[in-house]
Amino acid sequence: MTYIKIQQVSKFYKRRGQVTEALRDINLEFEQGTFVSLIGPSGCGKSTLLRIVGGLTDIDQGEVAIGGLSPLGAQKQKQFGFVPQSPALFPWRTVLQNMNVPFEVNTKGTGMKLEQREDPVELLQSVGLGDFVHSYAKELSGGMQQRVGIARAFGSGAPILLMDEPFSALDEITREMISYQLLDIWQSHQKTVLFVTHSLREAVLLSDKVVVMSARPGQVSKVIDIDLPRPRHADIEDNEQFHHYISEIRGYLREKWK
Ligand SMILES: Nc1ncnc2c1ncn2[C@@H]1O[C@H](COP(=O)(O)OP(=O)(O)OP(=O)(O)O)[C@@H](O)[C@H]1O
Repeated sequence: MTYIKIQQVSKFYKRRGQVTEALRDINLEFEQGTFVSLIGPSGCGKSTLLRIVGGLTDIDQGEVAIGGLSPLGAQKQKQFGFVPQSPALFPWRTVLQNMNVPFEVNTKGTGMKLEQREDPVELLQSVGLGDFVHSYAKELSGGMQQRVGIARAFGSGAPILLMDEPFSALDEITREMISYQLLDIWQSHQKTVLFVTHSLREAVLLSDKVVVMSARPGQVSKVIDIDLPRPRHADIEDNEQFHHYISEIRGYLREKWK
């Protein structure tokens, strides 16, 4: 059943008399529990689309429905967890105290109470941070901080996670490791995820669907179903089909360069 429905959405930014057409006639539908990656050239409107779904940016044309609610309605009901490029952690709080933040600000909406929530220590263990529960956030590396942000989002009670290039500031080795941890934590929670990335590898590894977008004004070039078995592990990257998907996405991206 369709959970997120994006119908004929267009977006124009108007600033100082200049109009930028960011998105043109976007139509997409996703079922609950789907991991979706948005991939496309810089400036094609991936972040804008994510922000529209999350109710942070309004639309000029079209309609977005999330389980029958408007983005703002869904936002009010705390349906979204955000994982931005750099995690918004309080540096002088411990990792565990940072894990509590969604429950301090989310007094309404999902209605999830502190005592009903998932064990934060277990969540931190699942991203390899079991030994850093009582460390201050400022004592962690960038990659460790991002892992706290991911564990926190998965434990927040929000059914939809919006991730905007969460690994972009990380080195290649850390990035690879975290992508497997994200794969594992998603597997055990199966939340609906919209994940913006520039990495073809990450898109194929993580996703059920990859939305390939063309350069501005952003349009959907192709939606590719990633029909690789789950649960997925590192050895999936040796799979011929895995590389086939990467080439296919690259092909659609290049088509638009011509
Ligand atoms: N607040 C804003 N005001 C004016 N123009 C904006 C605003 N936000 C985005 N834009 C423009 O809209 C277009 C799409 O931007 P957006 O950040 O959504 O793209 P993106 O695909 O996420 O880019 P990147 O991959 O580089 O992060 C760009 O041309 C950008 O300059």
